[in-house]
Amino acid sequence: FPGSGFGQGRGAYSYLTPEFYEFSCPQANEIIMSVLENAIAQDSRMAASLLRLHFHDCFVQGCDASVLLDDSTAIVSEKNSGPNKNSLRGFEVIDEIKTKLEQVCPHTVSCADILALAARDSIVLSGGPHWEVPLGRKDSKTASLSKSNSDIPAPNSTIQTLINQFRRQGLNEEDLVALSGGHTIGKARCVTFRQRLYNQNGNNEPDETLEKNYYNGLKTVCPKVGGDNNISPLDFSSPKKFDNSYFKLILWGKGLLNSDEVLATGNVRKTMELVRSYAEDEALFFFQFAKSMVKMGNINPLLGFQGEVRKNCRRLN
Ligand code: HEM
Ligand SMILES: [Ca+2]
Ligand SMILES: [Ca+2]
Repeated sequence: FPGSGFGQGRGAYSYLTPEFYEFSCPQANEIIMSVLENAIAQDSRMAASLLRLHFHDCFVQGCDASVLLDDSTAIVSEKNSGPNKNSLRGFEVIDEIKTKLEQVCPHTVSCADILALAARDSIVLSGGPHWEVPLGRKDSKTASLSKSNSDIPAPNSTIQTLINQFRRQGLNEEDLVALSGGHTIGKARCVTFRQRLYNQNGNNEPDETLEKNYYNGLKTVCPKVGGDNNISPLDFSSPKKFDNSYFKLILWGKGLLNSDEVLATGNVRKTMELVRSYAEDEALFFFQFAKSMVKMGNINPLLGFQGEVRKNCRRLN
C-alpha cells in the first residue's frame, strides 16, 4: 500500500508513485497548494523561484532535498555554491509547507517530495500544464557543495556543454530545450548576462546574436561596472505567465542568458528545431515540459530505507 507502512519507510519501497501519500497524508496536496497560493499572491516571482529550487536539488546528488540543508557541523551547505549563493529563493515557503505538514501528518512527507510538488503547483498557478508527480523520495543525510559548483550549468555555457551536462543526468536534448522553457517565468541578475553585453568572446564586443533594441535596454539595467544584483526578466514579454513566449523571444534574438540563446543559435540542428516547434505549438511545449519534469524529478531518488524524512528541511533529524 503506497504510503501505509511500507511508504512510511519501514519497508523497501523501490519506486516512486503518485499515490505514495494517498493514505498516510491525503491532505498533502491541498496544504501545499494553499501555502503556495498565498506565497505567490504576495510575491509573484515565488513560483519561478520554487521551480528553480527543485532543479538545483535534482542536479546535485539527485532529488533528495540536499539543497535545503543549512551549514552545520555535519553539513557543508550547497546554499553557498556559485550558482546558488545570493540567488536561490523560496526556502521560507518550503519551511512553511513543512511545518503545516508536520502538524497534520508528522514525519511522513519528505522535503524532496515537497520540492517536487511545489514546483508542479507553481507551474499550474502560473498557467502552465498539470501532471501527476511520482512520490516517495527520501531526504539525504548529506549535501555536496562541490557538485553544486560543478554540476549545475552556468549561464555562459555553450550548447555542447549544456547537452553534456544534461546527458550526465540522464536527460537528452528534448529535455534540455523543454526544461530551459522554465525560463518563461522569473528573473536573472546582471552578473549572469553581463558578459554577453560587453565582452562575449574576450574581444570587448557584445554577443552579435542579441537583437539591437533588446540589447540597448539590457545595457541600462546592467552597466559594464556595478549593478551586479540588478534584475531583468528571463521572458520580458510575460515574466509571470507560464507560456511558450520564451521560445518566440529566443528566435528573435531576445533570450536573456547565453544558455537560452544558444538553443537556437548554437548550430545543433536538434535543439534549433525543438525551439522552433515549441515556439509554434504551446501544447507541444506543455506536453514535453511535463514529461521532462517527471524525468528530472526521477534523478537518483533515495527510496525505502535510504535517507530519512526530515522533520525540519534545513537539518538532519
Ligand atoms: C539549461 C541550463 C540552465 C542554466 C544555465 C540556467 C541558469 C539560470 C540563471 C543564471 C538564472 C538567474 C539566477 C540569478 O541571477 O540569480 C536562472 C533563473 C531561473 N532558472 Fe535557470 N538555468 C538553466 C536551466 C533551468 C531549468 C532546467 C529550470 C527549471 C525547469 C530553470 C528554472 C529557472 C527559473 C524559474 C529561474 C528564475 C528564478 C527566480 O526568478 O527566482 N532553469 N537560471
Ligand atoms: Ca539534491
Ligand atoms: Ca512567460
